[in-house]
Amino acid sequence: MSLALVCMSHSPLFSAGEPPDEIRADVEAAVSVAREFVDEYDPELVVAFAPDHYNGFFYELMPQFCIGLAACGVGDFGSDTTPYRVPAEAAELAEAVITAGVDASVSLQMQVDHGAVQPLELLFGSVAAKPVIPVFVNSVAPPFAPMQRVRLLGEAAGRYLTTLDKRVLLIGSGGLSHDPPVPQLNTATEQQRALLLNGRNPSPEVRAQREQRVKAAAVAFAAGEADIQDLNPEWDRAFLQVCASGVTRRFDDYRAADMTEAAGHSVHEVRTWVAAYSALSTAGAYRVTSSYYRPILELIAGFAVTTARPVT
Ligand SMILES: O=C(O)/C=C/c1cccc(O)c1O
Ligand SMILES: [Fe+2]
Repeated sequence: MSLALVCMSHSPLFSAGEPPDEIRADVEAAVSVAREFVDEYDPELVVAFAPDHYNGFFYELMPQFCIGLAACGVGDFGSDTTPYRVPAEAAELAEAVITAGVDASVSLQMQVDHGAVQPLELLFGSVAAKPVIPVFVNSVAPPFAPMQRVRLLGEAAGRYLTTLDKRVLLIGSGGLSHDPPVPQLNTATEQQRALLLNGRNPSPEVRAQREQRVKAAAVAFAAGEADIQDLNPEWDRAFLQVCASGVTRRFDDYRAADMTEAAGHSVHEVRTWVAAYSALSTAGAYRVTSSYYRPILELIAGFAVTTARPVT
């Protein structure tokens, strides 16, 4: 068995927006480093921890964690809609995680959005290039599980994955500090409330309206005119240091309300990183082998890409 990790921010504005050439090139170079790491590792199985932005999971019934036994993209922001190739190990992973005391849901019809799909597209070209087990981690819909539970999810997954005779790549998708205009239940309009409760399969017009709102927010944010929370590079750098420290119990100290206040409503996407790094830690001490960070207003993201592997 072996484990390796790529954790990276995502932003639909990278694929569907128009960031300046210099920013696009800089992010592409960072992604290339991760892609080379992955190519060299040549994973046989990918376990991808990802959030959702009210495209596949809704307040009608919102789990904290869900393991996909089958999955397909909804195609928001033009993301890949090819069905995932979910391997048989997904059911075993669910069994192992739940038996370990982590109450994950399972889905035989998981719908995923850009947050799950973008890293797979960037690293492999397609979501179907590798067998992928998708693991949803609630990152936008309060209330949130304590961070300790996210760590335990990752550790339970990691303990199972280390029993496999396979090269397994762990992916965490999202973060770091950011506050894109994803509607919040307590401030939602009637129309937004309907979306948050069950906005499955929106009309093309509703989808386009939603995407346009995000694109307009990015333009305004870059011009210093958006009504969203600032990025917080200091918070982001401290979080990256915790990841690199290898002491995953330090994740437990993060409190949801403090995170939101310091680093925006969508900072909770770092929960996917916490799960992935905690899974990696079950293979022993690890080392971060590359780390990119840049606060990027045009992408509405404290944008980071890290790779890590066990110390041999
Ligand atoms: O509106 C959405 O669905 C989310 C947009 C977004 C924008 C910037 C960074 C992110 O992580 C996002 O998910
Ligand atoms: Fe996101």
